[in-house]
Amino acid sequence: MSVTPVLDLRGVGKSFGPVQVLHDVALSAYAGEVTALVGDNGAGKSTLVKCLGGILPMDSGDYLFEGRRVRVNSPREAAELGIEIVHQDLALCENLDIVQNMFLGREWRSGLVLDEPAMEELAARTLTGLSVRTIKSVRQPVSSLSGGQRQSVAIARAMLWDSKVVVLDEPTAALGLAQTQQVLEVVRRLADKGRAVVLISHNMNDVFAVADRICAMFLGSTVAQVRASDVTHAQVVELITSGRGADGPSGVPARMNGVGRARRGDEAGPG
Ligand SMILES: Nc1ncnc2c1ncn2[C@@H]1O[C@H](COP(=O)(O)OP(=O)(O)OP(=O)(O)O)[C@@H](O)[C@H]1O
Repeated sequence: MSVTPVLDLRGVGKSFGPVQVLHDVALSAYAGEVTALVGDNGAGKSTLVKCLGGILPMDSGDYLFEGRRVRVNSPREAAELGIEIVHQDLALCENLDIVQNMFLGREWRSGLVLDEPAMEELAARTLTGLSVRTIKSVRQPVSSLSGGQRQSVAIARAMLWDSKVVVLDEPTAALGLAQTQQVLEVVRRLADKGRAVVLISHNMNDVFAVADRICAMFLGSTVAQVRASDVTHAQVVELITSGRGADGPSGVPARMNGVGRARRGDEAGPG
């Protein structure tokens, strides 16, 4: 059975002046799955995410959303499609509480006043739904939260508003072991709740702990899109560092080639 990816980028190119940073990049993300976007420093992950989030225009390539060709020219247009990006800085306001942060700029009103009880209830329900257990009150200021709790709040905020694709930029980069574990559970729950999650990560343990698929980039190109269960840790490291797999005639393992360089909608979907 072939399932249409929620997000499907094909043949993406992007230059900054004379420097071509992305060439022929492909990225597909499916509902209910975590797709890890991996690549060494400077491979082009952030640039790709800026293109998919409407922050930077793509020079070339196709942007398909739920099978339809779309143009995403601004972050607002990306948000309207249901694409939420959780940047590394999280963009949370320290002095505001969790509810205020989650509804910032999109507050619910009841007549002339804010509908605090309804917002509070949904904020708490969203966090509980993501199995965020360590936060005692949604009225806590963000300044009182740990790094992992902040990350969880930012992810929960991205889950509100009918998001369909949630992109997480290195969500565990600044966290210790226990908090990393908690955030990875939240990431998994996000996908289990039907979102297509794109997880940017340098950490192979994280990638193999939660990812269903892996999209590997090397020097601005996609070198493989594979199921995580089809590759080993070592193969992914090899792809990231040399752009080639550990075996196979072209350097890319046969199974990677089959799924990997496919860009024209001929890839089998999940299931
Ligand atoms: N505005 C820009 N102007 C010129 N070059 C840029 C610009 N932004 C990024 N680049 C270059 O594009 C390449 C890809 O950068 P990018 O930040 O997308 O990589 P990355 O995979 O996200 O790296 P990292 O993991 O270190 O964040 C790098 O060589 C970078 O120097």
